[in-house]
Amino acid sequence: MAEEFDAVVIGAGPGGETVASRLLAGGLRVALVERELVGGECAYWACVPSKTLLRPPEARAEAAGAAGLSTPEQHWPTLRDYRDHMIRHLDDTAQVDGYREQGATVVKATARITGRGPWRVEAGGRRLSAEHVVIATGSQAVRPPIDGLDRVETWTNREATTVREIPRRAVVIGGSAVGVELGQFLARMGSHVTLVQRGPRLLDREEPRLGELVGARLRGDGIDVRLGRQATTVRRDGADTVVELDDGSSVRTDVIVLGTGRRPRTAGLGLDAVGIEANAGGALDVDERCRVTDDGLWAVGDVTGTALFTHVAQYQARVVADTILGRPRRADYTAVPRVVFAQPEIAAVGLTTAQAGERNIDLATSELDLAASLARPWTFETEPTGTLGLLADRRRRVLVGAWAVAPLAGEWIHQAALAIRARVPLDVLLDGIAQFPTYSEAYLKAAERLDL
Ligand SMILES: Cc1cc2nc3c(=O)[nH]c(=O)nc-3n(C[C@H](O)[C@H](O)[C@H](O)COP(=O)(O)OP(=O)(O)OC[C@H]3O[C@@H](n4cnc5c(N)ncnc54)[C@H](O)[C@@H]3O)c2cc1C
Ligand SMILES: NC(=O)c1ccc[n+]([C@@H]2O[C@H](COP(=O)([O-])OP(=O)(O)OC[C@H]3O[C@@H](n4cnc5c(N)ncnc54)[C@H](O)[C@@H]3O)[C@@H](O)[C@H]2O)c1
Repeated sequence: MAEEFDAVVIGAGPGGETVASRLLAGGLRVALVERELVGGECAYWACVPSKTLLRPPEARAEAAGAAGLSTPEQHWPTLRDYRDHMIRHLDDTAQVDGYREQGATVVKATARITGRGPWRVEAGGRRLSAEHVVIATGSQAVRPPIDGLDRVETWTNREATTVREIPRRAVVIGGSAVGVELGQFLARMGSHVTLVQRGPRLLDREEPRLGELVGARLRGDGIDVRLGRQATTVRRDGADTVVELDDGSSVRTDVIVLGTGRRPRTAGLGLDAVGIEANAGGALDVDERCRVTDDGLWAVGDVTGTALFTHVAQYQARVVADTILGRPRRADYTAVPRVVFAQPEIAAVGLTTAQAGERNIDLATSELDLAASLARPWTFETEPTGTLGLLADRRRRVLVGAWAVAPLAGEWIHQAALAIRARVPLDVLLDGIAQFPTYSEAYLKAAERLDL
């Protein structure tokens, strides 16, 4: 006999947890199936440990840049202990108990869909049946096809974020969010870092100018940034790993860190048995309500291949839960913030120039050097830097994009996010009053430079 539920949620990362909590609060009978740890990639091997590890080196550099302060000492074992505390020592007992107390049936096993009408799922020898199944299985690190990679010490985000000893040398492959954050962390902890990015610029989905500014900052941290390069072969030479690049050069290292993208986890889910196929990228295509099918199969988070962020997984989960609970919603991905937690923070929202071009938007852009225009950068640090870029639609007279590389940009980019999402008229922004002296003042100054 199958155990009956209103909903079975497969995967307990930020997407699955948010759906499950909301459905439980709505009075539904929920089974939550998780094969590793309740909290998912984000809580144990991604967002939480990486941001925990990045903060002390950031604070240290901030102190060094504030007048009259010396550089604080860095104590790796203490930071490592705090990281271990933040990732709950890879123990989710309290989370499992918490869901059970809320009335969920938590199954710690791999789930496989075995039938539909009603949906049937098998996990850990249990048979579950439900009107709704929500797939929230996330994504895993891509291993690029580099000859010899399997024979040397290679870290994905998992080994890098649970690092116990800082390697003396690291080659980071991939120059987007993972490569930039982990590369800067390792460099600031004393590793000699070489970052290999195959494209001509860092953070290649963002504005090219942003990539230039980030490259300069990483080089300032002593990182050897190799753009337009790929690793062709990797081999052992005594205690060293040697990474051969496609320009004929080679780099000796202790470890290779991969930041080469992620692939949705759909393999082994039993989708073919119920007539569902993942798309070419391995993701589940969903409609605007995050439905995979219209008979109760839903998907949220990285497995959908939509912007791979925790906040997007949680947003889709809210859309799904509300829709299941009888308050139908449609997902709107306008103005999702994209923050890389390097120092200074790298933040973007809305369209890039290339995306605006594809939409035939009559674009006005401006760029503001914050130190040349504002007081706050000078009260914040003795050698201030920072840049804000704005993109506006001349015809509609609204912002369509913004990006910044500056202290705290991950916080104040949200003003642009709200302005873009709410289509706040530029004339309202031009009449705005920001607190003096703040980084937020940059918006008025940059808006005044738009050639509207
Ligand atoms: C290094 C790094 C840093 C990041 N930092 C940030 C950040 O600062 N901010 C941000 O917004 N995003 C960040 N991200 C992205 C973020 O981690 C993901 O977008 C987020 O975890 C997606 O949530 P999810 O619920 O879709 O999947 P996941 O967190 O991957 O959770 C999916 C869960 O499903 C389980 N599962 C998979 N298959 C099965 C199965 N068959 N049966 C049962 N369980 C299964 C897995 O064990 C896992 O626990 C980062 C990513 C990386 C790699
Ligand atoms: N702060 C955050 O919110 C945060 C932090 C980390 C990761 N993430 C999310 O995790 C996801 C994965 O991040 P990511 O940086 O691993 O992937 P990504 O797909 O964003 O970027 C991968 C990069 O690696 C490069 N690359 C791929 N193969 C290569 C090769 N063989 N040699 C050299 N370069 C190569 C690509 O050109 C690309 O720039 C992203 O979608 C991101 O949204 C978010």
